[in-house]
Amino acid sequence: MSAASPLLTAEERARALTDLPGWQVTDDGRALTRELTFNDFTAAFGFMTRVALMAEKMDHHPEWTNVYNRVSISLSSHDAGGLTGRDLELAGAINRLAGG
Ligand SMILES: C[C@H](O)[C@H](O)[C@H]1CNC2=NC(N)=NC(=O)C2=N1
Repeated sequence: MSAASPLLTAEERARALTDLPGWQVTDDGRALTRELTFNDFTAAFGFMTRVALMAEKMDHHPEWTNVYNRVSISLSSHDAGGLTGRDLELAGAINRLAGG
């Protein structure tokens, strides 16, 4: 069980957006979302595989859907009921895997 992390403040959420290109905060402030498009399904699923292995290592997992070459991701900390530093950490790692 990963130690519960404190919820991000509104200021921390706003700062996250500048540090995390491509991500948005939902209107209720409780999740980060990003859409990614790849060349084809194989590239999209390969990306998802790499993210999955990293999420397991971080013990912090995305909520996501995949339609052919598109991946839609939502990040929130279920145990905290909103956004925590773990979501920022995973979003940053996802950006690195996606190439920015
Ligand atoms: C027991 C609990 O599922 C684990 O501590 C992890 C697993 N992955 C997780 N992922 C996310 N997004 N939120 C969590 O609270 C969470 N908890």
